[in-house]
Amino acid sequence: MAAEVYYQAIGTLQSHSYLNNLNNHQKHQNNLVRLVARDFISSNGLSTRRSNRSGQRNCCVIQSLASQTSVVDPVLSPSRSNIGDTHKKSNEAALILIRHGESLWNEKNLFTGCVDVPLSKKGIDEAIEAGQRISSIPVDVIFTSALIRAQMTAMLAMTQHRRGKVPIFMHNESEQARSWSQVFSEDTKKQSIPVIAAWQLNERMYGELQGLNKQETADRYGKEQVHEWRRSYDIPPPNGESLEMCAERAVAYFRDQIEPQLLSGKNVMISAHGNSLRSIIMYLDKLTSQEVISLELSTGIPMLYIFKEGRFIRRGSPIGPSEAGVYAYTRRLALYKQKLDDMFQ
Ligand SMILES: O=C(O)[C@@H](CO)OP(=O)(O)O
Repeated sequence: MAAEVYYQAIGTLQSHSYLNNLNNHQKHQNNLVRLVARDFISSNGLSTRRSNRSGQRNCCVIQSLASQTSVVDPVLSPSRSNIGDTHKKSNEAALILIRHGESLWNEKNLFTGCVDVPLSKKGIDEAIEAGQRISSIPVDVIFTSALIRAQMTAMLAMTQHRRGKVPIFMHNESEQARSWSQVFSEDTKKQSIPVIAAWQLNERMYGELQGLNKQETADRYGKEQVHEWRRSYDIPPPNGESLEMCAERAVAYFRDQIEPQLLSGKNVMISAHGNSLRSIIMYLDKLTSQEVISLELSTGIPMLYIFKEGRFIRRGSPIGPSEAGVYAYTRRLALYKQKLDDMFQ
């Protein structure tokens, strides 16, 4: 099957289920918070992690939100039920990839690359719909590019998540930024998801094509030439990055920063771009430089992978809060969803 067909969106959204869930959401939120708080106290001892050694206080506070990502979501914790398929046994983690929703320059058919353009109205709707699709998949840590369209997509998507945690951007750019963005409540931290922005996940730098109309560029330089710039693996556009160059930083970042999170059992969402994600998918699915040419990603469509025993297994695109998608959830994901269903009954 051609790669471009392989990665298409699947199914329709079960929006009525989502609305029902929303109505019940507030009602059961307090209950959820209580359960979660109890689990943290009983399982990870994180609530007692505050340092009493004055010299280390700042250091502990700085790592506080980020460190919670080393803790499995208590909704998944084996201590809460007789779950047999635990992180410890299977070391399984979910990986969600989302290409940002349509941007204002996608709408105008302009080469965008590293120009920082926001979502269009349609892109906002796509991001919300993407959030509905993944609203029953656990998310412990979010990575986005440094560009607003990917960040908007991640934030809008998370407004739909049934678990109700709050995504919070980590500010590590300076000591002051770190210090001024501290959170002083352990309970609040436990109800938060760290969001890490990384330029390495940015769209490929499109060089002198940035801001040009794609159709006009094809008319001027020829369809074949422009297709080569856009989709070949190793031919860069004028003064820009080839996919290969984009992969050098995006895949390196994935391997250095994201894979260790998955290895430790954390569920990760990445909100990024057509080409930075193409390079990561090329790595995950072991595509050749020929195969990646025909790999196209739709805007705002989440793709789900399971990381297990060192392997990435693609599961397709979940279609809604009450649906598993065309591929069945793993047992662990099904249990997570069941717990959310029980809480919001
Ligand atoms: O303009 C861009 O930055 C990208 C993604 O929108 O375009 P292309 O489809 O050529 O990868």
